[in-house]
Order: sequence, then structure tokens, then C-alpha cells
Amino acid sequence: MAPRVLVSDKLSPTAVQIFKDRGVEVDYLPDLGKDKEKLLEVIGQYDGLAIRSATKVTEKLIAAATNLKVVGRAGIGVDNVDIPAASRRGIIVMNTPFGNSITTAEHAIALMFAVARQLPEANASTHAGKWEKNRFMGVEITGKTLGVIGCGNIGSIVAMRGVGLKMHVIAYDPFLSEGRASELGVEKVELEDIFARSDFITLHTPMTDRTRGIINKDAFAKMKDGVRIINCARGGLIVEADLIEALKSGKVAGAGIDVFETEPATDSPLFGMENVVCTPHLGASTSEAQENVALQVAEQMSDYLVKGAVSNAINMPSITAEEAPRLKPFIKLAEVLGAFVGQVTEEPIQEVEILFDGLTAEMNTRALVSATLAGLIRPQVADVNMVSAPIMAKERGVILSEVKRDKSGVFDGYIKLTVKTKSKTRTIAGTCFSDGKPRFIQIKGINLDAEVGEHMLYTTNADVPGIIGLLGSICGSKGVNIANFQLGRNKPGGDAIALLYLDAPFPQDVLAELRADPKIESAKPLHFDVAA
Ligand SMILES: NC(=O)c1ccc[n+]([C@@H]2O[C@H](COP(=O)([O-])OP(=O)(O)OC[C@H]3O[C@@H](n4cnc5c(N)ncnc54)[C@H](O)[C@@H]3O)[C@@H](O)[C@H]2O)c1
Ligand SMILES: O=C(O)[C@H](O)COP(=O)(O)O
Repeated sequence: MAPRVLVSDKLSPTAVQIFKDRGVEVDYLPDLGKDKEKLLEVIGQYDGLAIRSATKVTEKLIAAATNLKVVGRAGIGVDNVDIPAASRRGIIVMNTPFGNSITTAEHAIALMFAVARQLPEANASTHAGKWEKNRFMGVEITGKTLGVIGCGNIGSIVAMRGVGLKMHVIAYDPFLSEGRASELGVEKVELEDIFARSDFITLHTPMTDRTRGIINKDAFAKMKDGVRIINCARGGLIVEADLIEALKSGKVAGAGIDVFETEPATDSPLFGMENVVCTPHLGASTSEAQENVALQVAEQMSDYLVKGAVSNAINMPSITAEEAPRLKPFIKLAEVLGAFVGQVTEEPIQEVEILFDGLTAEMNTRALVSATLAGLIRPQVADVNMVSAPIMAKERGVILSEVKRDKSGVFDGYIKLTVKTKSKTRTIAGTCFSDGKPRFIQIKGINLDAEVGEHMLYTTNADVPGIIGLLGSICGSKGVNIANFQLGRNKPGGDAIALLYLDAPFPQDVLAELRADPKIESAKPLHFDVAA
């Protein structure tokens, strides 16, 4: 059945066409995002949801979205999506990180000019036939200091434009390197310097708990008199009540505001204030940017729903369409290695080490780590997947380490998983053969070559005669066929294991009998999802 996507905000028709061309059914209902109740009613039918900023993907919506696999944000900011809730439910959230950056940077520059020269008021006055030449006295931009808070994609473009306008550009961004700053021609400074030195301050950070209210009463107090503020990022970065105070007192000479604490903003004390230029979240609204983000989001969502390729996901490692087919069997391998340990482990997991040897070390190991963790946690939490597993592992305090090394044995490459609990350390290694099927090649340090089947039985036992007979006769007595039987030991008479690949689940009613046999130390029926 073709995957179904709902587009619940206004997107360029290009997106709809791309979904259709890629074999995805699409419902284009651009006003549905604003109708929370209706959206809740229908969301259960969809595998994908394509949005802009109007649709709020809340925990409640996610709980109702029983089939949802991907949320695609045609744009950058994902603060309208409850990412932790989506991740816990295994829903990928992707955005289009570059499609509207130039357009938004241009809007910030446009607002800066509009505020510097009071263009909207001058325009309105001239249209009204007033010719108030003496009323509108602006300021020059050349030679002024532009303070950029957040120097990522958009902030960098604004900074470069500022340099081009002969401004002195200073930037605060904890992740901005000195090298990148000098490449952009900006001075890297602290936040306090931005406040103290800027004639214009422009905001370009995402909205997070750390950036919320970054421009507040205290910040205004540290700024130059007559500073001008531009916000094309998110409304909540500025405490609006504090901005209004600062405008009234004359501390702030003007503001260019594209984004508001509450949107849509149809009523705000900022409206009608002298030299406050407002636009209705138009930063990304050019035909070029909207074409870019619509095309990109539809391609990314279709690639995921149809081919399993992941790009620009906020909560999952990327998997390109090219690498997806090669990676797929190793993702399955990683999952079954995790699933093996997850099923035999009953204590809380403390540490996980995943070793990638040979060709596996050259693969997308972030995706393989996520798959291993998903397999490991699934016996406890059934609906965990590659998106939610890393979060769950972290929430459970699991210490995770990843090791990569060159080919070290007879296999071109393999994955070895070591899991520590309070009382035990368990190890298992596996590889994929050319048939693409996962094989266990080592358990507890004991070599074997075991094909992985849906139903298996794993025993640790004494290395004594009669194990094959015992297991064979118990399975035979219940009519369970053994497809493959693997034995291994660390030394004659030492630790031994048996791994049986069965054509049906091992019967629970004979498990106690098996475990009671003195030759058997432990016996565990296992189940693996080996379907493609
Ligand atoms: N008005 C609009 O229509 C519009 C359009 C696009 C994007 N946006 C907003 O602009 C934001 C920035 O977009 P981007 O593409 O440049 O994102 P980005 O991720 O490329 O850059 C954000 C930068 O902010 C920095 N940062 C994070 N926390 C910070 C902090 N506490 N102080 C200073 N810097 C901090 C990051 O290091 C990063 O470099 C988006 O998150 C979105 O909310 C608005
Ligand atoms: O984060 C973004 O990409 C912008 O805020 C654009 O939002 P919009 O798609 O609702 O215009």
C-alpha cells in the first residue's frame, strides 16, 4: 500500500507533485494545521505530515498519530514540533535547513534599512499626500556596528551582507570558531559586547530553553542608547513587554519585528508604535525560498517513506538513498545483535560498547549504533525504533561507547556488542554474508557460525555428551523441527553454548523440564524479527 502524507500548511504545489511522482498518496489541506480538533481526528490515517510553522505538532497530536513515521518541516525552525514526544514514538522529524536562509537573511537586512530610514511611516505619510520631509530623519548604516546573535546559516549570510554594506560586524555564537569568524570578516565577541557595542542587533538563534528571552530588561539596560533591534528568528527570543518599555523610554530607537511571542499576532502593543516595523512572519516568504523548501521536504519525506533514506532529520542519523541498500542488511544485523543481548539480559543495562571492525567501521556507524540500541531495548519497550532508542538509552543512564578499527580477522568486517549489567558482561559478534543475511559469529567469546532465524533457542550448558540428544528429543517430542544446530565451547570440558534455529517457537511447557536438566545452565527461547 502506498504511504499517505498530509500537507497541513500552505506549501508550493511542487511538493504535491513530487509526492505523487514518487508514489506517495498526498492530501493537500493547507488550512487544516490551524484546526486542531479536525487535525486530531484525521492524523491517524497518515504516514507522513508535511508542515510549516502554523501546524503545532503537540504531544497530543503525536499520541493520536498512530501510523505517523515522519514529520517534514518545509523550513528551518522546528519549535512547533514536540521533538522529544515524536522521538519517543519513533517518529522522524526532518527540516530543510538551507532552503530559506538567503531569503530570511535578506528580510533581516530589509528590516534594518526600513527601521534606519522609517520607510513604512514615510511611505504611509507620502501616500496620504502629507510630504513630511522634515519628520523623517534617518541614520546611516555605513560604519555602524551590527551585532549578530547566532551566526549559523542565516546569521552568517546577514553578517556577510553587513560587511558588504561597510558595517563593522560583531558576532556572538558559542559554536562560532575564530577561523569561521575571520572567513566571514566578523569579530567574534561575547554577548555582553554585543549589548555594549552594537548600533543594530539582529537575532538568528533557534528558539531553545537557553535562548528564550535572551533579549530582556537586563539586556536592554546594557545596550547603547538609540540601539535598533531586528528579529527574524523567533518571537520568544525577545521579552516583548521589555522591548515595549525600552521603546517607550527611547532606549531602543526602532525595531524590525517579523516574529512574535504569540502567532498569529493579530493584536499586539507593538502595533502602532513609532518606528516599529512589523511583518507577519514573512522571513521565508519568497517564491524562491518556498519552491526550495517544498521541493526539498517532499523529496526527503518520499525518500524516507519509499526507500528508507533519511536526510536532515533532527532526531535520527542521516542515511543517504545511495547507502540505504548497502546499509540495510547491517542495520538488521545490528538490530539482531542488540535483540540477542536484550532478550537474555534481565538486569538494568549499565554500559554498552559497540565495536565496528573492518568494512563496518567505514559505514554509517551512527545509524548502526541506533539500530543496535533499538534491538537491545525492544524486549523491554516494544515500540522502540532507531529514532527513540538513543533517547531511551540515555534516559536510562546507559553509558555508550563506539569503537572503530581496521579489519582484524578473517571476516571483511563485523560488529561486536558488549553489554555490561551489574553482575555480568555479555558479548556477541556478527556479520552479514553476501546473501545479506545476518550471522552470529561469536557469543561469549566462543566462535560459531549461526544463521539467525525468527525462532531460536539459546542454552549455556556443560560441555558433556548428550546435549544434542537432549535438545533434539525435547524439540522432537513437541513436533518442533530444528533447521540449524550450532554448538560451541571455549575449551574441551569448559563453557559451552548451543544455538538452535527452529521452525516454530520453542514450546514454553517444556522449558522448565529443560532448565531442570543438570547439563543445562540456562535456556532461553529467542525471537528475532528477520523479515526484510
Ligand atoms: N522569520 C522566518 O521566517 C525564519 C526563517 C528561517 C529561520 N528562522 C529562524 O531562524 C533560526 C536560525 O536559523 P539558521 O538556519 O541560521 O539556524 P542555524 O542552526 O544554522 O544557526 C543557528 C545558530 O545559533 C547558534 N546558537 C545556538 N544557541 C545560541 C545561543 N544561546 N547564543 C548564540 N548563538 C546560539 C548556533 O550555534 C547556530 O550557529 C531558526 O531556528 C528559525 O527559528 C526564521
Ligand atoms: O523557521 C522557518 O523556516 C521560518 O520561520 C519560516 O516559517 P514559515 O514556513 O511558517 O514561513
